[in-house]
Amino acid sequence: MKISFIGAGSIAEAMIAGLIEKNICNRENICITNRNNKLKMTELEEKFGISTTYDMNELIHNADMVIFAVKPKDANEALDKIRPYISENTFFVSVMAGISIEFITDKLKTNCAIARAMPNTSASVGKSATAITFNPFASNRQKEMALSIFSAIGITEEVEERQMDAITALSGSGPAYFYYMVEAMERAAEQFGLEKDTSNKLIIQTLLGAAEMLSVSGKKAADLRQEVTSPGGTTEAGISVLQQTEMQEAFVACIQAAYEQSKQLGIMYESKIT
Ligand SMILES: NC(=O)C1=CN([C@@H]2O[C@H](COP(=O)(O)OP(=O)(O)OC[C@H]3O[C@@H](n4cnc5c(N)ncnc54)[C@H](O)[C@@H]3O)[C@@H](O)[C@H]2O)C=CC1
Ligand SMILES: O=C(O)[C@@H]1CCC=N1
Repeated sequence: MKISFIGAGSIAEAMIAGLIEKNICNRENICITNRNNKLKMTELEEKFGISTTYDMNELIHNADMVIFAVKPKDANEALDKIRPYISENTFFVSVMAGISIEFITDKLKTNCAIARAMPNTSASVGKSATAITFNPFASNRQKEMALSIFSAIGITEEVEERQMDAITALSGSGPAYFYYMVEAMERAAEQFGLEKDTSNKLIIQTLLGAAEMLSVSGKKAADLRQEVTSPGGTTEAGISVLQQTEMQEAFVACIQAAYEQSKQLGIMYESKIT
């Protein structure tokens, strides 16, 4: 299987790391391009043993799947650049936030198979939470291929496209919310004068353990929280501060803002259609 990437940034690199770790295809059958950063191309060749090219025909022509991972602001220009090389046989997988299949179809001017997916950077360690949706031209074989590739680097849920902005806000951006929370825990540990290595290990294991409990216990988050919270104890004292500061409301507002921004990216960058 040959997989090509257009865009060589955070998400492409995370996916490539995961795909290589899971031996999904030979390294040299993964090919990538970026706008013009040759240094980055060399770095990726050396790091992963993958192929790089600025020849769009070479990149797209023989690929079983073309993963499009440029920023929404660059979508218009990059789609214009690749249009001449896209045929009805191309399987095009966009991971861009906010950009619709309809826009991509209009830009590519061909009835090729298109998937819109939203992975996250945990793909790098095989733990992405990916949502995916397909246009009607995607064959069963292409759908199975995409599902197997994304499932190799995490879990995959097939969804309707209208859910994508919400999912982008929830699980596309999601890892960053947890990293932000960990930054706060690191600050607290530092203020206590705890040794950094030790506190980091404890924080990470606490996060992993909580995630595992949510995944396997079958219990709701609220019930698991209750089990940690002894009446008159430490957790209760801590959580009451989060409640006073309306932390849950802030978190909901955070995800709402990300959702609005995903919609906005579509409005902003799809309007420049040529
Ligand atoms: N970073 C993340 O956690 C996630 C990002 N995404 C989506 O993936 C896309 C890429 O995001 P990042 O990897 O974070 O961005 P990035 O800024 O790290 O990488 C973007 C890449 O696109 C390339 N590029 C830009 N214009 C190009 C052109 N005309 N031709 C060829 N390559 C071009 C750049 O050279 C760069 O390699 C975005 O649309 C984003 O919404 C989706 C899921 C998660
Ligand atoms: O922040 C962003 O726009 C991208 C989409 C999901 C995660 N990162």
